[in-house]
Amino acid sequence: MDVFRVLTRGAYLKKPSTSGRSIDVSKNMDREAISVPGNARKPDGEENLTRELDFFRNKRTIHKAEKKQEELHAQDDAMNEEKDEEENDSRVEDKGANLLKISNTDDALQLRKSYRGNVSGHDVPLPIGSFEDLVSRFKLDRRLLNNLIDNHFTEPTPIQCEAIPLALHERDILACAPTGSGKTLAFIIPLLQQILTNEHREGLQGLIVSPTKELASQIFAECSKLSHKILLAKKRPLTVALLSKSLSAKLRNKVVSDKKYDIIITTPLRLIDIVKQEALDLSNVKHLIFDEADKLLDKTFVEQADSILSSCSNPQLRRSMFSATIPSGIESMAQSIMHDPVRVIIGHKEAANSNIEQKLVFCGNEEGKLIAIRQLIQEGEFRPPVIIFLESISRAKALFHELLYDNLNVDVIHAERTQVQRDKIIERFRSGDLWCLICTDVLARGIDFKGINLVINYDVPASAQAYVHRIGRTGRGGRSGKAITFYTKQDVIGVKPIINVMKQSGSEVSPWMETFSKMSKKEKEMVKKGKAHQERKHISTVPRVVKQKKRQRREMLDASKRRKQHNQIEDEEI
Ligand SMILES: Nc1ncnc2c1ncn2[C@@H]1O[C@H](COP(=O)(O)OP(=O)(O)OP(=O)(O)O)[C@@H](O)[C@H]1O
Repeated sequence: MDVFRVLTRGAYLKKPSTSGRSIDVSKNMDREAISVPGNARKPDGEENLTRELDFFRNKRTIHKAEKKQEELHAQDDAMNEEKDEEENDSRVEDKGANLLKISNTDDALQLRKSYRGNVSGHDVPLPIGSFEDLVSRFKLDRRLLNNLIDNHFTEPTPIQCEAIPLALHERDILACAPTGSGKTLAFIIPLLQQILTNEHREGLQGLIVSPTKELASQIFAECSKLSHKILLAKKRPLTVALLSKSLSAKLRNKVVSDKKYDIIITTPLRLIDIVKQEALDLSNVKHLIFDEADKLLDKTFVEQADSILSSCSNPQLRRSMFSATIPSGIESMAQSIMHDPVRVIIGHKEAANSNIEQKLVFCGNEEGKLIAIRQLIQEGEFRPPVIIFLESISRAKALFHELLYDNLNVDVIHAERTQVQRDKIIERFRSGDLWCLICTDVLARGIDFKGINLVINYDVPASAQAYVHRIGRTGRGGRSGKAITFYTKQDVIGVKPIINVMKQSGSEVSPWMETFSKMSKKEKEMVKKGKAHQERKHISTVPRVVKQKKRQRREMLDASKRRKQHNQIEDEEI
């Protein structure tokens, strides 16, 4: 198909495309490279975000960050280290009057109302209204503040406004906030600050656990940015590590001591392995953070989570659980393992990020799904970068081969690919070299690809939570995005929870969907047990006539073989 040729030339992401024009594939077919609204483009609809939805306050943030950056460069040239420090101090103070300071419960109520924050628990501290508020109330370390500013983080998002002061008050936290709303920094900032205030203490203090290696390495990257060039007492660098295969081996063989690290980021199994081998001691850990906590507490990981919790035996252990979805059952379990936790909910607990436009497309049957993808391309809706989710490795592979056959610029990630392959593909996708990424749920949670335009659920996700996380790969950091879910006759039950999420997130839902989405007790039970879908047919677009001819040929070959065998037997008998 000709349209696919256009999408196979590798990305030419002209940054930034100010026109805001979507790709008109048919018009651009003859060009060597086409310009796509890529990562740096200001997304459609961003201008229309209300303050409530604009968690990132984009315009102000970018402008201020650039100004700060300029100031910093000017200082670098002119001043010595000591003068630099004074300047940094005054930079914070200068902003004075127009800062958002939260000094009483009325301010707090107003702030929470603005972002629909619901905070409950005993003796809840006031949120912060700005990072400067954090400086005045908690003496945020100047080096940490500078690293925040250097990375263009100039104002906290709602979850950061709430979670940072809670963590600094040493409280256990159960936090639920939309996908892409800055939960990672909400736990990294206070963790780094706590290490900086206890800089004489040695050994592992912070442990961050995430369900996938990709997410762990992303958290590691964020943490490294914010701890960049920070020295602790005795000029020792603040040391953050990703518990990789090689670090595990070094710890096991005593090539390095675990005392060297202040923070370790890991997946559950790798951590448990190394703890069992007594190569990593968790008894001093003071801050334990579960990212994607509902995943870590569900049946896949709950045993490992339990084992990690019991290895962190410090009586002063503080626990934090973060996710964009926390179903009630999991919430009760989380509450039971925490000490006097504060519960923070931003927005609606079961809703998707409201920056995402959600759409359902009925495809009739499996063949219809491939036709639907081609239609999206022809109609210009398939605007790269695109992620396509499928329910199994075999289906992801099959779709990959199908689209590869069509010469689409595509690759696939699933659990059977090696870590090196996975890392390379992610790097190519991040750089714009790869336009379309097919994957299983292994990439559904936490991964922060900036500027994804479209998420396609080729297969209806198994639960409302899986749906929220999958589509949350777009619409991040205050940008807008689009999610399309294909469904067939087989998905009549499985699609109902999706419609309910759409309703909760304020997406447009037609009257028939409203009625259709009501679920009986039996249906709810089926969804809960993951039995809402029948087995799906294979993915293939090979036309029926071709298939029929192939079958006839095979049958003829078999018949001929049988005839030969029969004749042979007859010959032998004679
Ligand atoms: N205060 C801030 N100002 C500007 N950008 C921010 C701020 N905090 C976080 N971000 C950016 O927002 C994006 C999304 O953040 P993050 O990955 O932490 O989302 P999340 O809430 O953990 O999402 P998910 O639920 O999918 O894991 C990242 O690119 C991050 O760098």
